[in-house]
Amino acid sequence: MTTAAPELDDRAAWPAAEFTERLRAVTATHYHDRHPFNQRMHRGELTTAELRRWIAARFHYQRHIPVKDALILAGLDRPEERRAWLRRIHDQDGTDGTGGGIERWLRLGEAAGLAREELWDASRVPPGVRFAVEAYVTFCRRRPVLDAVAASLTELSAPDLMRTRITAFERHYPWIDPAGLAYFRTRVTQGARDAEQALAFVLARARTREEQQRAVAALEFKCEVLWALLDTVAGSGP
Ligand SMILES: O=C(O)c1cc(C(=O)O)c2c(n1)C(=O)C(=O)c1cc(C(=O)O)[nH]c1-2
Repeated sequence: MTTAAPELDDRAAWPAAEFTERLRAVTATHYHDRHPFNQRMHRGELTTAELRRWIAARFHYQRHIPVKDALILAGLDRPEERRAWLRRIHDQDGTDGTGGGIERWLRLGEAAGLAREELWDASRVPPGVRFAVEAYVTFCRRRPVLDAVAASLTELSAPDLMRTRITAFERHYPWIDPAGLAYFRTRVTQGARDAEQALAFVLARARTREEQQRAVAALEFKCEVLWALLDTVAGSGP
């Protein structure tokens, strides 16, 4: 008699292919590329004020990425894992103060008419954006490292979005110097590599169904962070 088997099977870990598909399904349906504000951006419908508001808000997100990556780093207990994750902080901060992603974001801001200090002092960042970013950092501080790494898997969809965004900016917002788009160009390859690395980590670490479900929930949460950020940008002024 094997009456208990079906119930046990229900709780068994998903095979890697099914788990991966479930993770990809989250970003396919909930990623911020589908947000109405982002779609307006791609159609060339944003005003100068809206685009500047988005850049300032996204800088606030961006400057906190290395902070949350440092929190993840502290939760990794193998040298090879830390080395791999440390590269993300180097990507954003640079290694000598000149070449990092944060610097490229500041140049994007300048290309769009925003002074560096205006971005650093966060005076243009609406409260809802601060709350969304804080929620992501706090999530990575408090949750197990598996959840925090799974939350970064929104980057599975980021490279495609970067390509579309670069084309949209070049076509619709020519008043922004194309040299200012260097951040997005760099992220096409960096984002793909980061997503691949994070996916391998999550597939290896999430060994039970419960852990896999937590990873999927973490990714849903992250999609909500990005969605809430755009909701706020869209609703914060003319
Ligand atoms: O411009 C974007 O749409 C976008 C989205 C995301 C993302 O999916 O969270 C990231 C980035 N950019 C990005 O540049 C970046 O460095 C980054 C790091 C992470 C992360 O969660 O670890 N997401 C993102």
